[in-house]
Amino acid sequence: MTLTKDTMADPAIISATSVFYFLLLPTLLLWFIYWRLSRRRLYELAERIPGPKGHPIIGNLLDVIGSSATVFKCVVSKSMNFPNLAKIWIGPRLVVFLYDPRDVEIILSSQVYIDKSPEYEFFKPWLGDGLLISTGRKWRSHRKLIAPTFHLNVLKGFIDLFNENSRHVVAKLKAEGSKTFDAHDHMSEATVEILLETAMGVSKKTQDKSGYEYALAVMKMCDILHVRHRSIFLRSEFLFTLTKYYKQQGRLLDIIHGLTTKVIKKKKEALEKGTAGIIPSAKINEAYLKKLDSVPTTETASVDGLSFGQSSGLKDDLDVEENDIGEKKRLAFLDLLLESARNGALISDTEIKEQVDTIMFEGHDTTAAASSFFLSLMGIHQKIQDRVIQELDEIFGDSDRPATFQDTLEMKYLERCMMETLRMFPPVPIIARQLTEDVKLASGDYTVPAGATVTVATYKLHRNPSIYPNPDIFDPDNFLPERQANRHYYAFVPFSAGPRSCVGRKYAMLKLKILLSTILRNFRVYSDLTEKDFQLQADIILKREEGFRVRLAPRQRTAKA
Ligand code: HEM
Repeated sequence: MTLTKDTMADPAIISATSVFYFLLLPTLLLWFIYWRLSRRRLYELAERIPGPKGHPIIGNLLDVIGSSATVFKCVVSKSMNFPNLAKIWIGPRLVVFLYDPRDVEIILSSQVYIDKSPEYEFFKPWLGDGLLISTGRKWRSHRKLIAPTFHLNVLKGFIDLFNENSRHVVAKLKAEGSKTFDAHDHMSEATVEILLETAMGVSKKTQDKSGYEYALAVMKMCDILHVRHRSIFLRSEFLFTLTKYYKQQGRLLDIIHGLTTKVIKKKKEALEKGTAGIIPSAKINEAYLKKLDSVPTTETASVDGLSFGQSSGLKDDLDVEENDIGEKKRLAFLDLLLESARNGALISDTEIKEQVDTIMFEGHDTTAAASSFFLSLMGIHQKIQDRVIQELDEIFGDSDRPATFQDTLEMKYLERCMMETLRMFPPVPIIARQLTEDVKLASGDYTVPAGATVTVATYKLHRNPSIYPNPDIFDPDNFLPERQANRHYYAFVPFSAGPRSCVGRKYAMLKLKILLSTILRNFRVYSDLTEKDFQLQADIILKREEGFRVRLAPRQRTAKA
């Protein structure tokens, strides 16, 4: 071969390239040494925290690879050797799992450790800067605006809709006859429809079949997010865009955002016509908005006898006295956001969309999982189901009347069963925060360093044998008042707690009581499997990989004595 001018290398280029490569290696080496040194404190503090042994460089990465159910089983079983807390390394990332209530209190009660971990970033194309992931001033001002729309006085206005929708579910369940089916299909469709009618204020008459399609799309989106959480490569935005998941995500977001955009459009039209709002005459005013600013975030009252899903000693900004909310207290979520936008620049159209997407997601998938676990557990524990049924018959007799708010206060045993379900199968099994400063723990001489991700491992916390003596046994008496009184407040946090607690806690508990009591007033539930057969997977929301298979049989109500 003869060398032409083109193919002959220019000596100047050769020398520049060689110099580049000659310098690259030492530069990388120097950068690596600097990087390791700058993280010296992180390594030193992490060293003192117990955890399963990992491999050099990749750490415990191999433990989080595999199907969702396999990973869940592996992580839970490895944590058994560590009674209070455990750390893992996912490549260079330090993740510390907390499940001692004293440590959990330090994180959840803090006004400082409220930043979400980088994993939540993957939600951004879907939820934008909605309440679940936003932080700082934006989160604070939107939380103050939104939390009051889930206060009891608003929720009481939803009771008729909760009843109507629950009856609708019963009619659909009748069509299943005596065959085994996946309860989750019905629960997710119902929870989307209920949210649309209540928090969003879109009447069922104007809804179409998109609710079910939406719920399915959400489930698939969660699968994708979970794959990204577990893959070191798909964490990179660039590499993710090269995969099939990226295209799939685009299609799913079209469905998800399609529904939320339609909801806002319909609601705006209704507002223009003056037909929107739970209380149509209600008008937002400056005084009310000022009042929202002064609503405290801790230590206020709640309804006697009802804990609404948290330890009775815990209080958050949902437990505000009715009188403190002012004249606008009965505006539902979307009404309030749209009214606020009309009356000033408190919230922009984009922000409204982000909050609607957030509430639609958080509000349906969590309660769909909780109700499906509840029905599965009733099917397994027939004697416990007898007691729930007995209580319902004592309240309602053989009447088919809708439930009132007062009735829900009397469903004490049902409530205990719901709490026990949330203990054993918390729909949000992990709450993750990013630390910007070191945190000294209370369970031992440990400090979690700034830069680490700290997670409240609710699933593990709720099965801590030093708190719940038989943690794997479904025992609603764990929520007898005397047993609760003897437990650390932070030993039961299915809805999180503190300033970033779930804004939908009371909504969820009230809705679930009406929905589940209506189902059990009409049917008896059976299951051919037991809890040991559950293949749990934590795709953001805890679910059963094999589906929530149950059978129903119509039941006879007993007249009151
Ligand atoms: C059984 C049902 C539910 C459970 C177990 C649950 C649980 C939780 C948990 C654990 C968090 C904290 C998440 C975190 O910090 O990563 C949370 C936050 C949140 N939840 Fe729920 N949730 C439920 C129902 C609802 C409902 C019905 C709504 C709305 C209608 C809702 C709206 C929200 C919102 C907006 C946040 C973010 C709050 C903030 O960061 O300020 N949730 N939920």
